[in-house]
Amino acid sequence: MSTNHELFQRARQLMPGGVNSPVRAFKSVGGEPFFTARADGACLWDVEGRRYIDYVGSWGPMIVGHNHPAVREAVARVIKDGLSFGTPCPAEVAMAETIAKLVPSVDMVRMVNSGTEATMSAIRLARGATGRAKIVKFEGCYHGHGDSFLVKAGSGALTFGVPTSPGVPKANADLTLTLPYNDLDAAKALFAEQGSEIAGLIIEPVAGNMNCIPPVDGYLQGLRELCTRHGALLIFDEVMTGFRVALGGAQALYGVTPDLTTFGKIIGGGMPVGAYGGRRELMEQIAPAGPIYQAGTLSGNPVAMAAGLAMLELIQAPGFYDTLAARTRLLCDGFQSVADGAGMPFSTNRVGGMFGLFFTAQKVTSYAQATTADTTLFNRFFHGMLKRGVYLAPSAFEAGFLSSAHSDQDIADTLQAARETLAELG
Ligand SMILES: Cc1ncc(COP(=O)(O)O)c(C=O)c1O
Ligand SMILES: NCC(=O)CCC(=O)O
Repeated sequence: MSTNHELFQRARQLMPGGVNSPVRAFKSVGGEPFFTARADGACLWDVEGRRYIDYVGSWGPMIVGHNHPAVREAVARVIKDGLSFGTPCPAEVAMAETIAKLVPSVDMVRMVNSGTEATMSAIRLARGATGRAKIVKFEGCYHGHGDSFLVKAGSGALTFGVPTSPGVPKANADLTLTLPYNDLDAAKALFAEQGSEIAGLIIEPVAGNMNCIPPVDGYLQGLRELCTRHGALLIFDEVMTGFRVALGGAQALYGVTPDLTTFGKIIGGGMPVGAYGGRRELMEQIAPAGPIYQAGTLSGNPVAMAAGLAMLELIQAPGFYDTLAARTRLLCDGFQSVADGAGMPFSTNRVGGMFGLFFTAQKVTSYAQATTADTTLFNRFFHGMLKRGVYLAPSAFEAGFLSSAHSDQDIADTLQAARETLAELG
């Protein structure tokens, strides 16, 4: 049987950095990634048989835990009938109905295959609908790897220190205006200057790609008002927050209605999926109803729809989000008290089933603060936890995720690992 090390050696010869997505490599924390053989509930098992309590959850989708029987069985049922049709299929209709029911700002939806596709398509729609070219994004926010978004981007781009990627034409990058997150005055100033040229403003309504930073009171409402006043579309990128922070996403939690919303992760139940949706008169400008082109060979794939629908069914159970939020609180409060006990400067953020851990005593509300937290300490903490069977995202700039499969015992074990790790670091 192959070991993690052997597999990584082979992988590095054949895949850039040995991975198919940069955030999986342990490049910033050091060391080598493990190779997962199977996943179940709150845990991953690597090829060497080691078990990890997992707080990455496939980077967000696994909100009901890995390998949930209802999701697995839904997939098993539909694959008997074929894997892809290239014609409309009934599950696509059920998916669109479910998203529109759960997210009231969405009258119509278009399924795609990733969050990246969803955000790229949403800004094309914003540009097509307004006849304007500029878009606004926030420093440290990540919206997938479309050219327009790899400007002061979060996630791996921030982790590896290349927030603005080579390969993005300057002409394109010049159309992406960036703002500091949670600073409404900066947004007002930008719109006062260039508002009439701005097609849309895209934001993670809870930032999850520069660690986890919730919006300050009134911030999203303020952005809504600015966009309305200047005729720009407000786009909530809920690829991460959708069905994660509340059943209706961040827009339900904070009571702010965007013009367009992008989805991914949870709506695919672990299969490759994305979606964008919004008001009818906007969505009807998408081909073939309207002239703005966007397409996909595998879009609305029946297997992905089945997995996603099964997961969307599970999360509608009464009390699902209350329980998830309570568990997340238990975990974060636990981390805080362990850190306080060790005399370690530390703070946490959390919203629903997502959280952030910071090696700083400050309450983190900005990108600037997030990037001043102690990453060296985080890297040592990460490895201490990994050694004790707890898998956190291998970066100080990623949100963590809980699932309904994380038990009180998993949380207690995690906190014990943290206690031992901090004792070792201190
Ligand atoms: C907020 C946000 N938007 C977009 C994306 C891109 O999604 P994908 O990786 O499916 O392309 C991600 C994560 O990757 C994300 O967290
Ligand atoms: N928060 C970061 C992501 O969700 C990205 C996952 C990936 O790029 O593999």
